[in-house]
Amino acid sequence: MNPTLSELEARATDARNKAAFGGDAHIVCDNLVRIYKTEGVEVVALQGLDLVIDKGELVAIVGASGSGKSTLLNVLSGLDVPTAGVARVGGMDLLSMTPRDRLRYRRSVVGFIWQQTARNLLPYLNARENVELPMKLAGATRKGRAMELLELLGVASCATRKVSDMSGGEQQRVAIAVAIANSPQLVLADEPTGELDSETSEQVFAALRTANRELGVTVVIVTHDPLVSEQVDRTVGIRDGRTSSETLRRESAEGQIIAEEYAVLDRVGRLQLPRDFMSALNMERRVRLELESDHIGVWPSREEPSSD
Ligand SMILES: Nc1ncnc2c1ncn2[C@@H]1O[C@H](COP(=O)(O)OP(=O)(O)OP(=O)(O)O)[C@@H](O)[C@H]1O
Repeated sequence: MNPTLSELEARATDARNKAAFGGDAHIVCDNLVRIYKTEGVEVVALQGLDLVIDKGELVAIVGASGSGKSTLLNVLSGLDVPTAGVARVGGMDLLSMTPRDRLRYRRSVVGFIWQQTARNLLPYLNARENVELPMKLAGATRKGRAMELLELLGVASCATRKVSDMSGGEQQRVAIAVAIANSPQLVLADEPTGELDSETSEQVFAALRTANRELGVTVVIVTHDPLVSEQVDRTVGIRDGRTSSETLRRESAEGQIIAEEYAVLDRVGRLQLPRDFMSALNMERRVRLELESDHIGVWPSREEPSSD
């Protein structure tokens, strides 16, 4: 049977996406720019950010205050539209979406967890009712699903408790259940442990890991939590609106967790040297490079003393 026009269009889009930067990865940001204009002043929050996240990954985004983390999350959640570049989630183009598609995207493709525990849950409902609510709104209630999710995340005992009768960590774990209730492809969490102590934070990270592993959902967490790189597979560092470093977590043969930090190399060969490395060796403006058989050496430039 001959393919229909829409099948041919879908194949062409698929081929274009595969050939483009990031291929058919779940999340692709290519040269992403977001400029805010307030009272005639321009702030460049994202300055050509590149990021590729595969389906089913669990990734944390870290960076100093003002580096562009929340801006990136707002773009990925469909709340904000970037100024230029490419932002794709599951093949959907976040720059050219119609308002109707954007609404559908926010309702059914992404789930969101905010830092403020109070913002995630309705106080007059109990935990089970909170998890059931998004399913009811989507017209897709499945009996027993809310309890299954609360059990999966270790908060079944909170099912009949109101928000005020749960601890902050329990509230955030219930919020994860709410975010995944309608089986989104992607869960975004903005500082989900910002208001929690380190022990409770670990429980919330464990719940996010469980959701990621058991349901295969891609999870992106923005955080200031210094311990995060031990909790997730990949930590992406953002500096001045660009991705600058990545920390990969792996388990050694002896079962030890090892986190290794890498600098990010972009397509044209640019990389950001860590600020403390540059100041330790007084590197500024230019450096000398030398190609060795298995590495590239970077030295401070040798300024010749001036003759006068
Ligand atoms: N609505 C806005 N209007 C103008 N400038 C903004 C707006 N939102 C963010 N910015 C600016 O964009 C830059 C990046 O902000 P963003 O909130 O993304 O950083 P962040 O890394 O999330 O910071 P924090 O960790 O403090 O939340 C900052 O300079 C910020 O002042």
